[in-house]
Amino acid sequence: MDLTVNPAGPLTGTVTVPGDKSISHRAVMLGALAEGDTRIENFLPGDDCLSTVRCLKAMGVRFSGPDSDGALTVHGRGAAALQEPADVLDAGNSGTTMRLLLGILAGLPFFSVLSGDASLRRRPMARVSAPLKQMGARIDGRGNGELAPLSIRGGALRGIDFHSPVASAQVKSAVLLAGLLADGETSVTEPVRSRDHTERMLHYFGARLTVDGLTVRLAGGQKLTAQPVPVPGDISSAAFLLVAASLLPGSDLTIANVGVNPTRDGILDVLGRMGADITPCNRRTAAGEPVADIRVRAAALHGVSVGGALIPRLIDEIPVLAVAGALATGETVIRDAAELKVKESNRIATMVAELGKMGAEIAELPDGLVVRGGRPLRGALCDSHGDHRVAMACAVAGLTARGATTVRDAACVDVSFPGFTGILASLGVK
Ligand SMILES: O=C(O)C1=C[C@@H](OP(=O)(O)O)[C@@H](O)[C@H](O)C1
Ligand SMILES: C=C(OP(=O)(O)O)C(=O)O
Repeated sequence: MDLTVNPAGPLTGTVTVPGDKSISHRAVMLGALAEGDTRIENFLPGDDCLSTVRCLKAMGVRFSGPDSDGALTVHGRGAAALQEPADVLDAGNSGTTMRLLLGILAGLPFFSVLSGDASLRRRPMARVSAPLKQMGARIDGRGNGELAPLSIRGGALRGIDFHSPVASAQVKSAVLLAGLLADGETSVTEPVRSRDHTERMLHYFGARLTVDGLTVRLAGGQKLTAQPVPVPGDISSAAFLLVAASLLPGSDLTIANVGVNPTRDGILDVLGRMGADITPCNRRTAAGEPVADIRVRAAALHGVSVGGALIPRLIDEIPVLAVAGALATGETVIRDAAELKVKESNRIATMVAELGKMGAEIAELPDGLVVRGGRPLRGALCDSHGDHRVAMACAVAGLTARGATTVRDAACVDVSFPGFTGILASLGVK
């Protein structure tokens, strides 16, 4: 599917974005490991989370819904009730599905094979399988075990103290989930703090874990108890609207019910430093996660430098941050973001290529990019490279450009933001 967007007027009113992808994945996984019914309100029906549901169903987990309110219920019977899948588990395009399920499968006494689409089969998996092998799981795969399809023979794990070389919530979560199913204690220490949804939700489901600086520790063998999970709107989806409304003169938009977990809200800090007019209000907590309504008004943006510990707090927002940089005055420099090269696409290369087609002065750095903004963009024929965030970033750039922009192969927006075009249309975008 191609998506064509035309230059847009101001974005005004109040909207919501679909449920948080990271929290939706974790709610179905912890719901499957727990005992009892976990009702997930505002579950994200995006392709990635549906991949997680499909894999769990293949292990015998029962679900009901989504009901008329959009709530999905997981009928959990504890980890021991999960069964050997009869066929290859297909994680689709979803790194979170593959890596977190690897942690669970490593802890279960049966054989399984995990695979995914062409993009996922290119992404590095040894970062997860190495610590799981240290815990006692037998895992193999293509490329000397680095690439899916991966075969797993799990069970009889022992806890480890793991120091992760990458700041990755997927690595941390996989080891913690395996640790929950292992004998003894497991700890994970990360170089820089990554999103902590797993820790928060484990605690919310009754597990005891301690967080000491960059180290999370838990004892194996703990049982989880089902809990209702109200999923907040995804700040990574809201980011596209925050940037669009900041750039389109006259905009005054409120995005209601957005997750503002401090390990995820780096985009608010950076847009604020760029001069954006963004106010989170009505702050509250739901199921252990901070939530707010976010008001954004158009403002003149200026370039910034971004790097260091901020990067994991906005890693998925960098494609749309590059768009903000292309329209801001002065230079925007993004560093310490080499992880972008191993996402659904190489997001440094793909954003440089696509914004370049629209006339942006943008270049790759070894671990990021630099964009000199302040010049209007022109509509172009862009390619999503099969990457949902690249597709939506190009669409946002197109809203501000002269002439129409077509994003080829844009069906992938459904991976994380089903209804993206509908929300834009409801805001008057053609
Ligand atoms: O744990 C998660 O839900 C995620 C963690 C991040 O990946 P890494 O763990 O590879 O940094 C992020 O990019 C991804 O979209 C979702
Ligand atoms: C990188 C992403 O997801 P995942 O790693 O789960 O494929 C993303 O949603 O931008």
